[in-house]
Amino acid sequence: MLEELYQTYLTCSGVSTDTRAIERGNIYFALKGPSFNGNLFASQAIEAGAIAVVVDEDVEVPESALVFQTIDVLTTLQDLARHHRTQCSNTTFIGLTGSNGKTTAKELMKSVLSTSFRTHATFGNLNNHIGVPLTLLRMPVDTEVAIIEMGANHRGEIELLSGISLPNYGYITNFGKAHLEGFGGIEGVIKGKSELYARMKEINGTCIVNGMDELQLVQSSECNRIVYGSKQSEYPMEYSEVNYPAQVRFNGNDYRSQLTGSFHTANIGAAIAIGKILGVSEANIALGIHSYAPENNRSQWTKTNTNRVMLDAYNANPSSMLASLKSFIDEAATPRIVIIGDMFELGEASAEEHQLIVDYLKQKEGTNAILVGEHFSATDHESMLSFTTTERCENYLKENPITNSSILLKGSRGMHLETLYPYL
Ligand SMILES: CC(=O)N[C@H]1[C@@H](OP(=O)(O)OP(=O)(O)OC[C@H]2O[C@@H](n3ccc(=O)[nH]c3=O)[C@H](O)[C@@H]2O)O[C@H](CO)[C@@H](O)[C@@H]1O[C@H](C)C(=O)N[C@@H](C)C(=O)N[C@H](CCC(=O)N[C@@H](CCC[C@@H](N)C(=O)O)C(=O)O)C(=O)O
Ligand SMILES: Nc1ncnc2c1ncn2[C@@H]1O[C@H](COP(=O)(O)OP(=O)(O)OP(=O)(O)O)[C@@H](O)[C@H]1O
Ligand SMILES: C[C@@H](N)C(=O)N[C@H](C)C(=O)O
Repeated sequence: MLEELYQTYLTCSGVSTDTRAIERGNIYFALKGPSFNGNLFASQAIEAGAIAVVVDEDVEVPESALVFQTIDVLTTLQDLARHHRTQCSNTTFIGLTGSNGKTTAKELMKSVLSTSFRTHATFGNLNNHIGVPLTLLRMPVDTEVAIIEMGANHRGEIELLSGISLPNYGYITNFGKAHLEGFGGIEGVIKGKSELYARMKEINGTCIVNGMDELQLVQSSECNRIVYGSKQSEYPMEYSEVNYPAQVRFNGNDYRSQLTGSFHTANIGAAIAIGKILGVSEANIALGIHSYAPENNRSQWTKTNTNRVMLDAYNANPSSMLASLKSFIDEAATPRIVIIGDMFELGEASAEEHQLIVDYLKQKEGTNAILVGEHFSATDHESMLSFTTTERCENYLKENPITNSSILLKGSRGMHLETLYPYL
């Protein structure tokens, strides 16, 4: 059945999992999710112009419709993506994961590689068991380089995703205190992310490793690897401590980005390294690094009528929160205010990790903190303002506007701290 489905795939206009966004000539994959059973939309998909539907229940569709009946639609989507990947022998695949900076590193790589190759990359953050197959199946046929971002919140996921994307080059941004609940602690994070190294060893791929990160060197020691960053590596670099613009010195030149935060140097270094490995000229690498502008609430400096706001509200965990606070406090002019929201998916470590962030801020004279969320509100935070919900903080800001200040907004996705922006 997979081969027949693949032949249909080769003639279709694309794959879709959503009848609300389906296009004529698509194949519709009827996934089941927490809110809907996609099988119930099969006939709608055909009406909307789908040339075939992949289902795992009996469905009522016109007799002429092409129906692929499978045991499990998600598995079929993943199998088809893996099969397609194995057919694309003229494309170079880069697979990346890590706790923080995946999207940023991917976008920097895309910006560098697009200067010289037809490059396809994960759209936005579509990096999970559904997003990775869709990314592969949506790759234009003439793609020369594909960059596949792989996300995980528990062990086994990177093994699955790297087994679908089968990268020629694999990169782990870092191991951090993210998704501690699902990984069962930092050791679980290291094991879970290192599934990429195990896969690279198995398929004889090459790892790109940040030589400034001891743990990456240890975990990748059994792989074919190209190390960047450290003095003794293939691509020695100097990571600047300047927070804006984040920059890296390589081969006598400064590679300046539009990013804020010296922690981005490893992300920039990885993009320089992959550019060099694939033969992009240094001028084009510099152009690629410089032309990437962060968006979607990731480390963005913005100006309101009266304040300068660092919008970093896409997500948060103890590692990225600390990195973000440090760079903001180093860089931003006073008066300085940090509005920080709860960090999710930390499990048993949650109370301690929220307290550690508050304790860090207690030592920072000249920086005022506003804490948002139940976890931060439950800490010992002395005189810091705290609100159990974002809505309550919003009401406070409406009554007590902040003016002429530098402000950091950072919290987990579910806190939606960006909704406070109009009141700053
Ligand atoms: C399945 C799906 O794609 N769902 C998306 C859909 O959800 P919806 O609200 O419609 O509900 P259902 O999922 O129940 O629907 C079932 C299917 O029915 C389809 N359908 C529904 C109604 C209808 O009229 N017609 C239909 O055809 C429907 O399309 C479903 O296929 O829409 C939501 C809003 O747009 C989407 O949010 C939802 O997307 C889900 C969450 C998803 O997984 N999407 C992937 C493409 C993806 O990659 N999403 C990323 C999430 C990345 C992420 O969080 N990464 C983590 C680590 C990964 C952890 C992993 N274990 C995990 O849990 O995901 C990280 O830290 O990086 C994204 O959206 O950013
Ligand atoms: N190398 C890094 N070290 C620590 N924090 C980082 C690093 N890179 C990015 N961050 C922080 O993480 C935030 C999100 O960045 P990015 O989206 O690139 O990460 P991600 O790993 O892709 O997260 P997600 O998978 O949830 O999208 C940034 O705005 C920044 O605060
Ligand atoms: C949104 C998802 N990619 C993520 O990063 N989740 C964590 C828990 C967050 O929102 O901080």
